[in-house]
Amino acid sequence: MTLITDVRLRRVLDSRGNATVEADVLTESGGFGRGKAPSGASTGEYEAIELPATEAIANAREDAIPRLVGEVHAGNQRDVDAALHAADGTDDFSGIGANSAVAISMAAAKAGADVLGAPLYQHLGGTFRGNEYPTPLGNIIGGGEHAADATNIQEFLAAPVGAPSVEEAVFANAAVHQEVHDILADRDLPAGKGDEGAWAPSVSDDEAFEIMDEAVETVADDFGFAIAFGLDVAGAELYDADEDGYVYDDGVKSTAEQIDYIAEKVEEYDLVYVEDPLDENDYEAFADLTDRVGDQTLVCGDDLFVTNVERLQAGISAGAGNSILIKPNQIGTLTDAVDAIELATESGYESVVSHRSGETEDTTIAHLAVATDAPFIKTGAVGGERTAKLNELIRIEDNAV
Ligand SMILES: O=C(O)[C@@H](CO)OP(=O)(O)O
Ligand SMILES: [Mg+2]
Repeated sequence: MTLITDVRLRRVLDSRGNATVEADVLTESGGFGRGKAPSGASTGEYEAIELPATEAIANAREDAIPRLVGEVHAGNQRDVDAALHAADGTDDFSGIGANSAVAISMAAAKAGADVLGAPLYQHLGGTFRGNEYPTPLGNIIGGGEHAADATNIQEFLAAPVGAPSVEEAVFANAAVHQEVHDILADRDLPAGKGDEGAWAPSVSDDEAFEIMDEAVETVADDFGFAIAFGLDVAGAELYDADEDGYVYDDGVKSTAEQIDYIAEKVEEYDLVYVEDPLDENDYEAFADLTDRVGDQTLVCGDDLFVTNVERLQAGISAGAGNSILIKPNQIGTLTDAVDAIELATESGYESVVSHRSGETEDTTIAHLAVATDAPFIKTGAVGGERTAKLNELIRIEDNAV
């Protein structure tokens, strides 16, 4: 019933106006699924390779489609993803492109769910999972690689940890976003938005901390539940090997100073989440920081782990971090992403499912987060490509998908 009968690939736009890959998967009994690849800006050194969209499409047409059509069942995700690996023949999807791979992988999952007549999260998670809803981390103020002339830290993320529902949490993050706009206006600080819709004012990181703290407190009072905040430092982008340290507008911090700085901010602002506080090659520094603050906050590896089980295993052995960011396009298939989540869960690490800075209206990650009972999802606060996922979470919670 779910035998794949056609795979169609095309070039479509992402939220930055770049070309990305869209895949349609059709099955014998009329099942249909469509997936679109996102794209990063602050990409990790060890991520699977995204090819130019036209090249990824041409290569996947030649090598992957013949291995799928008439050969593989869309309902069997492991077979679909194994066929994509076999077609690619490399360790990093540089053959067919991780963008073609992830678009096909997600489209096949949706076609499998369509044939079953089940929501995607239930197809992916099974009937015994998907009873927890993730807390959305909303990107409110940002800079780094996502906006010029703004903060050095890439993302200041609202975390409505006390919200009674996904719906309340999503609206709280949007309210924090609006509150920050008002605070910036009061301080005569004009601000455009970065790639993910976060405000990108020309302020110091210290001022951004103060503004976030004020905004989450105000909105928490209005909504009547706790709202904390966290960071994606994107440390690999700040680290400069020639300087042997982390380069900020106001000077360079050694690795030891960077660890102190982040630990102090965790204490001062009760941060609940700190992603990539250190360089992607420095497991040892991650382990030192995790020793210091790992019982108070999530220390999450994004560029450090790149959703890769081998890198995660190395981190677990080293005691580096206590959580992993999960981005399906970083590793190329849903199977690889779920394998990383399973290893994390077995090892006491939390999984945080995430969007990319270049996104589309695809909603797969909302379903993946629910399917795997992930405690957090990072998918922005405002902007159509972000609200596509947030609104889908509201629908999932309302049993409306
Ligand atoms: O660093 C990150 O976590 C992501 C998403 O916020 O950014 P990018 O997609 O540019 O890697
Ligand atoms: Mg990151």
